[in-house]
Amino acid sequence: MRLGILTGGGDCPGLNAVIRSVVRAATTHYGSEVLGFRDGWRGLLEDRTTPLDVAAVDGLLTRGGTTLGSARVAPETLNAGIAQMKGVLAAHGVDVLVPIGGEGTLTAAHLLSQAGVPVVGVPKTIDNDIDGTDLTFGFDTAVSIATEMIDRLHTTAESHQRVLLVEVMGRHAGWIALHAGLAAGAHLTLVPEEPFDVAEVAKIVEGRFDRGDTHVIGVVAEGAHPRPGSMPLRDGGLDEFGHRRFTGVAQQLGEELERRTGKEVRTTVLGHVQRGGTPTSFDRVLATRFGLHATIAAHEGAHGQMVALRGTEIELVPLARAVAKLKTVPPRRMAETGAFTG
Ligand SMILES: Nc1ncnc2c1ncn2[C@@H]1O[C@H](COP(=O)(O)OP(=O)(O)OP(=O)(O)O)[C@@H](O)[C@H]1O
Ligand SMILES: O=P(O)(O)OC[C@H]1O[C@](O)(CO)[C@@H](O)[C@@H]1O
Ligand SMILES: [Mg+2]
Repeated sequence: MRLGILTGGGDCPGLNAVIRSVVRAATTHYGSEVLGFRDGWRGLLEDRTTPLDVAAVDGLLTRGGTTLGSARVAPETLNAGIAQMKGVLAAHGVDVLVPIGGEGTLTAAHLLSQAGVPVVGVPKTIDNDIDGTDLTFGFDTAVSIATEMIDRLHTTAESHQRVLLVEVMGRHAGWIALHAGLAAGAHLTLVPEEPFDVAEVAKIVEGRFDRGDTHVIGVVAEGAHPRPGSMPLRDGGLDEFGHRRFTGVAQQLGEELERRTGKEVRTTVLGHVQRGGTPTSFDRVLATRFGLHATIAAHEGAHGQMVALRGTEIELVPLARAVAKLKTVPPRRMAETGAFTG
């Protein structure tokens, strides 16, 4: 059998570990071949490939990013290119395609599957917002990095009696903010799922200083936004791929808080540092198990599915179900932060 593999969307620690796992499992368990497509769907559309054998994936377990590269393609271009991609896959004799990516990549995988291409998806994202799987690899690494950074901000904040706002990634879902906030003892956590009221945030800040506390650490997901009428937030519009451009919610909230409370506020935007470097051991194991089980599914004819972590086991979930909605932070999980807020 010949497998095709590609990585789509933003990079994520653990992508290389999945590639290595698929190649090793396919070649050593099944005597199959693996062909890599470069730069996500773009490489498949443009027929840019790289053969992958065990030697080619040596050392990939610990390396961040993706050696196959990743690029975004406008969904309209991708929709119009389905026949072309089918032609490229047939020309290379690819029996099953294994796309590794977030909800966009998996949506495209579902379209190809509906068009008759045997596909087994692998979910990735530091945001942890893919439905149908308990976790995605990359999330644990991102939370670990964010936690270490927030730990460091506590000491400088208390030295200057400041409010320190930390903006973490999380476009539609606040999982990174929630977990890093709990792990690092944040006094305030703002997520996209629950629009914030700046007056309430200012009250929390003032309450801490009134009680004699030295500082405030607030974790703000990049996709967090104020309740209508609460405070203005600049609109960055959409980029060419239809993604909302962020305008720095933490910075804008910080300026508003300084005005309202008279306290000094500093803002740190963690950005892509959360996505860089080597995956944690947890993510290496999850990525390796995803790659192994995707390879098994591909050889057993379980197509149109995505590998998923359910409890401690790796299971298969229909792609249609996985892409139907995003997995956002439920209110009960945000309510758990209540005891630690303020
Ligand atoms: N609705 C869609 N229809 C067809 N193709 C799509 C669709 N959404 C996304 N894609 C394709 O999948 C690619 C990857 O999607 P996207 O850029 O959203 O990354 P992702 O896989 O969701 O990862 P990330 O977590 O970085 O967002 C897009 O560039 C586009 O080519
Ligand atoms: O800067 P890029 O690569 O376009 O992507 C940024 C986005 O990708 C993610 O890292 C993963 O979805 C988001 O948290 C973030 O908004
Ligand atoms: Mg996406």
